[in-house]
Amino acid sequence: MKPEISVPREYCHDNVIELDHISFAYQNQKVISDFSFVVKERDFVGLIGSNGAGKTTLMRMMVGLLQPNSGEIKLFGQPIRQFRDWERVGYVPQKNSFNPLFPATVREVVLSGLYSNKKLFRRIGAAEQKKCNDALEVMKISDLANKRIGQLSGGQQQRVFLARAMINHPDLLVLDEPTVGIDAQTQADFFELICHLHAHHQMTFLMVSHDLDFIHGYMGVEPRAHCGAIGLYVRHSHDPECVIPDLQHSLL
Ligand SMILES: Nc1ncnc2c1ncn2[C@@H]1O[C@H](COP(=O)(O)OP(=O)(O)OP(=O)(O)O)[C@@H](O)[C@H]1O
Repeated sequence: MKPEISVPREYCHDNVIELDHISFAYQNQKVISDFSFVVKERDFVGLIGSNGAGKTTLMRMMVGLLQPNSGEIKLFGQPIRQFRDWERVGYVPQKNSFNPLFPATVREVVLSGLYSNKKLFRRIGAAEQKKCNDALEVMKISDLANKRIGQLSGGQQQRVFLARAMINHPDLLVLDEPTVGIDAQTQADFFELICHLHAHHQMTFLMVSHDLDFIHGYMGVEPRAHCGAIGLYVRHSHDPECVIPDLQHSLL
């Protein structure tokens, strides 16, 4: 039997997001100034900051929707401009809502998550339907599958957006204020679900939230870094010392 090897946390997880001296401005308004930060596999990064601090701007850069004016961003070790593996990333933007007349069903909206806008639409077969059913089940909305999305409540719609983001089993889930407008019980259920996914499914999370109780309760009260007025709080899901063999570690 191989001896157990103690691997310090910094070395035993790959980088998921690397921000290297990035800056960003809208016209003349500087929002992000020379910010560097690394998110590792199985980190849960919570971003807290006042309105207008630049949280959404930062998230949009990390999922390739905005380009920094200077500096470099890497996703899963690749420069973001060359990154094509968008199935590995689930993104739930802020303030999703559908017009009540929007004709798509819940199932159609969730299935649309299979195809990022950078990929051509492919035929939906049994395998795709199975993935969709799984995502609906995880978010406990199977019973809503054939309803029109516009006719659901805000909290139900939010679950649909999460199911859509999860359909590809992403390695990284990016959530921008995912519980805004959701009732307390649904919020609690949602936080329980993402904590479970973080703790047991090796997922990496990046989440903007104004829910200080959740962020401080799960990630502690000391931010690991600041980006201007944004505090970044981090919790790693794995044992800090990672005292297990490498192979076993990657299979856990
Ligand atoms: N498309 C845009 N064009 C010009 N300025 C913008 C644009 N989007 C955001 N801003 C400005 O950039 C700053 C940061 O905005 P951002 O949405 O990133 O903040 P935030 O921290 O996410 O705020 P909130 O908590 O209100 O969601 C704000 O001053 C905002 O007015």
